[in-house]
Amino acid sequence: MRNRPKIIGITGGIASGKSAIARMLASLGAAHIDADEMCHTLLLRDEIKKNIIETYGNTVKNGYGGIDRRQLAEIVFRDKAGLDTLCSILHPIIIKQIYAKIDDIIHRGKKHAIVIDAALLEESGLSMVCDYVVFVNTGKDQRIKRSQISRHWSKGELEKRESFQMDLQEKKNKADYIIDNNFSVDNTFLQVKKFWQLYIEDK
Ligand SMILES: CC(C)(COP(=O)(O)OP(=O)(O)OC[C@H]1O[C@@H](n2cnc3c(N)ncnc32)[C@H](O)[C@@H]1O)[C@@H](O)C(=O)NCCC(=O)NCCS
Ligand SMILES: Nc1ncnc2c1ncn2[C@@H]1O[C@H](COP(=O)(O)OP(=O)(O)OP(=O)(O)O)[C@@H](O)[C@H]1O
Repeated sequence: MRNRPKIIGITGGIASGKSAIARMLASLGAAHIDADEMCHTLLLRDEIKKNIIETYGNTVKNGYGGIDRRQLAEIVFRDKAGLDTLCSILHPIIIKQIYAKIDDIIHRGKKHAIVIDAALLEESGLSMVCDYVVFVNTGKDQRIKRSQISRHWSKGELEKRESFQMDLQEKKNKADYIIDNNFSVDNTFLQVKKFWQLYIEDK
């Protein structure tokens, strides 16, 4: 194995296709770190569940004693203070886990690249460890349409959550590379392959 793996961070608007593109990079050989999935796993831990139920009340409990994410989202995306409290519970653990995963992948020495799929890549400072930050450019109407199909979200849900994230133009300005995901999955995959050839395979 050559040098340490290149770290690729994916940014973009909600439902822009960050996870889809991270999976494409994984299919080309990258190790995939999925922060949303890690957060969901964390919500299953007993001490985290207890903390969240004590903080937000029994309404965030589902019928099996776990966390009802839809209900929790309903509460925390009402105002910044409520969301900040949840982030203060989850983010320090997630960030630590992400760094541990990166170290582990590097030490195993088998991967040419690591892709970090984290909605809050810039906000959390994770972009600082990335060799390349890729911005996924997808129009708002397209994103709303896709989130309605896959998540049954209302137009308002996407806009509400996005209002708690860094401005999209600012994210775009900070990126090293832009992939346009307004068109077909095949079209996007060609762009992902081009990025891979330019920045990972040929390096
Ligand atoms: C509030 C929760 C329970 C809602 O769960 P749900 O299944 O509805 O959404 P999911 O986790 O799949 O997130 C979907 C999208 O919402 C947006 N979102 C989630 N958390 C945040 C946040 N803290 N700030 C802004 N946007 C967010 C992101 O774009 C994310 O990709 C969940 O999002 C959560 O625990 N959020 C806090 C942890 C976090 O910041 N996660 C994001 C990256 S680690
Ligand atoms: N080029 C495309 N054509 C059609 N549908 C797409 C395309 N790219 C992604 N999608 C679909 O759009 C939805 C959102 O994509 P994805 O989950 O990858 O976005 P995301 O940016 O990771 O979302 P989030 O910000 O919520 O984490 C998914 O259902 C996905 O299958």
